[in-house]
Amino acid sequence: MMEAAASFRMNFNQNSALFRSQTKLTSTVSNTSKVLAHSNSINKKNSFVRGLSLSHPAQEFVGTTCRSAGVSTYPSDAIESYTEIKEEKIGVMLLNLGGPETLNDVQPFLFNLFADPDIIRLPRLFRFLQRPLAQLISVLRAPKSKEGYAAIGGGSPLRKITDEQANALKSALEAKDVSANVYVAMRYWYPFTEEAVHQIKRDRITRLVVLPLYPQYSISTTGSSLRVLRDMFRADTYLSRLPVAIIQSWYQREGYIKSMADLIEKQLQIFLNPKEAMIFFSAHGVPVSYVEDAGDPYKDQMEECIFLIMQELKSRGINNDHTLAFQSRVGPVEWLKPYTDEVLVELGRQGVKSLLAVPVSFVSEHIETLEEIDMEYKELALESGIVNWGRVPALNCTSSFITDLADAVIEALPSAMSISTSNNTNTIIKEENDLAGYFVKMFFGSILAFILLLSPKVILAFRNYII
Ligand SMILES: C=CC1=C(C)c2cc3[nH]c(cc4nc(cc5[nH]c(cc1n2)c(C)c5CCC(=O)O)C(CCC(=O)O)=C4C)c(C)c3C=C
Ligand SMILES: [Fe+2]
Repeated sequence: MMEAAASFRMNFNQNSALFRSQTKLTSTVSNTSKVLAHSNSINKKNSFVRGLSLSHPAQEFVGTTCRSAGVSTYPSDAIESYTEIKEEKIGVMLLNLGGPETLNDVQPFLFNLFADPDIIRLPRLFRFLQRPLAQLISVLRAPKSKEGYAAIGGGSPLRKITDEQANALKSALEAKDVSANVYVAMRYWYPFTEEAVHQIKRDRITRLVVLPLYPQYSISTTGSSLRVLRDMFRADTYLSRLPVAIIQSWYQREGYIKSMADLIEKQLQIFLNPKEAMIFFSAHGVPVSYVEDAGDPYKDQMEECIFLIMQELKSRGINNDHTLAFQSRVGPVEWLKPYTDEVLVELGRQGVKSLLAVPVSFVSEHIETLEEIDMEYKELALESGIVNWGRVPALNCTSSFITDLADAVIEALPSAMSISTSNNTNTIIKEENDLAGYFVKMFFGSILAFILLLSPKVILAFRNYII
């Protein structure tokens, strides 16, 4: 760990030097250098680019900035071509999930989600079943999901809010003398990650910061987007040479913690007796196997995040009881516990009368805040004996939060490095070109899937995706 930290510092300094040597002439560039000199001192305070367990393939890419520290990953010709660059063009790529904009989008959106091997993790031998399975589950789940989206106005607000966050971040960076283009890269709906990458190439961005809009890292969210990016970057000469800094998680940033505490402090005031309200953190769940078998740091990060928010509230004299539960489970497997619905019933039984729900794994309003928490869980809580219900809004474009994201971007800029893994490129392209093999697998896979799906055990399991 210490070795990694030391080598990261070395690498950081090398990169800062390299970056400074590249910055010339234009005002953007000189402003950026000023910011870099400043961030050189503050970056060391922040641990958001620290290495994680590297067991997940996505984290190989994620870990590049830290892990390859001390070893320059620039090919020599890339360094040459970079010294020729007159103007640094900074890009920020915001990673997010994406959501259906109309009810007709719901089933294809669900297909994209379930076709992701980081969402339904099949054993290698059964990977060929991924797409037929995704087709089946998405068709089965679509009616229930559509009901949810219909209840919140017929579509997800995620694209609109993420676009607003992107604009606000651009302005916050400008206010700090950093000129940057901000791109939205959604994993399962428009604008897809591929579109953002295409734009970045078209705009000839010379330095990129990747910023997930998930405060905590999970294999199923940030990890999945980074895996897709890694594959795209490895397969493209320009992208493989582009210096990139990846912010893996930022739940521990002071600005984020304080912004969350502000929202909670403000919302507690809606209660007649604010001191008696239970602060109920509800996080999106993940299957237990992600944490226990695949080493997903999500649960640990979530618990640390709650600890930090409560610590901040305590420092303001707010000592309310609090609890953490996990919502939105899907499918037949065991998810992180305790489950939100079960805890609400239990709290009602124990006599809790006032409860403030705090969605904590996501920074925008979306179906799981607007429908699941505001409608389903509120109804369940009131039925269970809770009398006073409140919910903290998502951060959306809260200015202290956006300013903190801008700081995170500026602090990450000097550690940008290219991934340049050109020797793997051929393998990826070769695999993708093997179309005949793909169709043979799809054909036999679909037959096998069809036979499997007729077994009563599997039918029972699928019911859990629908209800
Ligand atoms: C940190 C946040 C999220 C984690 C972790 C996560 C894991 C995860 N999600 C599913 C299945 C579904 N998620 C759906 C919607 C959805 N998920 C998140 C966030 C996380 N998911 C968001 C923000 C949204 C909403 C997007 C929007 O349109 O507003 C859905 C679709 C909605 C529904 O039918 O319930 C599904 C399905 C799994 C299986 C999973 C981990 C393995
Ligand atoms: Fe989800």
